[in-house]
Order: sequence, then C-alpha cells, then structure tokens
Amino acid sequence: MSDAILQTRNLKKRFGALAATDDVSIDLRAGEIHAIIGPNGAGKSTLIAQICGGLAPDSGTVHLMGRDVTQDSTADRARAGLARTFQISALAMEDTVLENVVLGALGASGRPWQFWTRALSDRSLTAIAEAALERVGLIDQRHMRCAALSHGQRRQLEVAVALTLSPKAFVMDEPMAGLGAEGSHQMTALLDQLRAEAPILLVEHDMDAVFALADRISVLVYGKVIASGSVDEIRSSSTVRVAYLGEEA
Ligand SMILES: Nc1ncnc2c1ncn2[C@@H]1O[C@H](COP(=O)(O)OP(=O)(O)OP(=O)(O)O)[C@@H](O)[C@H]1O
Repeated sequence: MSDAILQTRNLKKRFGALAATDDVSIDLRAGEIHAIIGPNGAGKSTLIAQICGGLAPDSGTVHLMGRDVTQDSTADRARAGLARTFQISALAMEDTVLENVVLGALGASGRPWQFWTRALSDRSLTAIAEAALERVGLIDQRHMRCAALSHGQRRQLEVAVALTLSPKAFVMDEPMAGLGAEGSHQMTALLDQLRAEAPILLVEHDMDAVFALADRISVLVYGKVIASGSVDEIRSSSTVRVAYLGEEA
C-alpha cells in the first residue's frame, strides 16, 4: 500500500488529437510540498481539474487517503478534505474577513442551511474561523471588508477559508501569481508552515518559490511527467533543462 495522501495513476485526458495529460501518475505524501512545473500548455490545469473533479479523465484514477474518488463530484472531494485554492476565488467582497471564513466553516460544519445571522453568533463557528485567521496572519483584519484587503491578503484569506475544511491535502494553483516581492515572501512563509498541517500539491510558475519550498518537483511537458525528483535533481537534470528551460543540451 502506498502511504500517499493523494495519488493519481495513469491519468489521461485528450482534447481531440491532443493528449493534455498522458499517463500522469503522481503521489502527494504527508508533510510535503510537491510542485508541478511545466511550460504553458503542458497540462497542469488539466491535471488539477481531474484531481479536483472539474474534469473527468478518459482513463486513470485519483485516490484520496487510499479511497478511489475518481467518480466523486468536486463538492464530495472537498468534503473528503481536498482543499483547492486560488484559481477560483469564492470570496464575498462586501462581507468582512471574518464573515468570509465563517461562511467556509459553516459549509464544513454540515449545517449549510442555518441562518447566516445565527451562524455569526455561533461561537463554535467563529472560533474555528478566528483560529484559521490567526494561522494565516489576518486576525487583526477580521472586521475589515474583504474588498479593502490587498491582493496578497485576499490570497491569505483564501487559505484561511480552506483551513476551515480541516484539509487532508491542499491543491494550490499559482498562489504567487500577481503578488509582489513582499507578498510572495509572505505566501512562501505561510506555505512553508502549512505543509505540516496538510501536504500541498503546488502548481507554480515562480521558480524562486518552487525551489524554496518544494520537497519534490515533477516536470510536465506535453502532458507527460518527464522528470520527478528533489530540487537539486531537477535543477541539474539535462532532460529538464532542454525540455523545459529551453537550454541547449
Ligand atoms: N477544454 C479544452 N479544449 C481543448 N483543448 C484544451 C482544453 N483545455 C486545455 N486544452 C489544451 O490542453 C493543453 C494543456 O492545457 P492546460 O491549460 O492544462 O496547460 P497548463 O500547463 O495549465 O498551461 P498554463 O501554464 O498556460 O496555464 C493545451 O494545449 C490546451 O490548449
């Protein structure tokens, strides 16, 4: 038995003649950040969509905590602890920071139809929300409207919302995109701590962040994993340099 928290086996997805993912088998193990890198059009978004349930694979499987979730909906996978962040922002801009996180905690509590105003006075939910905000460094902003947050703070808030799910695994789609140097620095520090809570499958173009954070890197080119290894192994791989970084052999 594999000790992977999240596992794909032989995922294939074709769009007409194009193999967007071609036999992709990757593992995400407890405590690690596993980065998926690759040039534009390599199949990273297609892979994430199959892992999270937005796109059905033509063949292959996805397992979460040893259970086959390939046929499960996105919502069922989220309830099972697969926390996806960043590509789809579900923040309510007019609500406060705390309200946004309570809304997440409300969904995770299995009481989604409870009146909203009552949810806000439910100490068990606000305590979960405040703990998540503390974790991402936004507790002092909890009464601010979401719209007043900086771009980087909104990304931290998305992590806080994901934390209320008690995630078993994070799938993060370009968390550094659009962040300045300071924002990237803060997000890198946050992800570095979060891996202890739940492992992170990280799709990211920012190589400084990837090299700083990843325990393992898999390189996707034309839908295939062409290399998988530690930061040092990937950096020194001539296959990767030629296929991805575009250098001469
Ligand atoms: N719905 C679709 N229909 C047809 N082709 C698609 C579809 N979605 C993706 N593709 C194609 O599949 C390939 C992989 O795309 P994908 O978006 O997964 O790559 P990516 O690695 O995420 O790229 P980027 O880094 O630019 O976001 C590309 O050639 C893309 O044009």
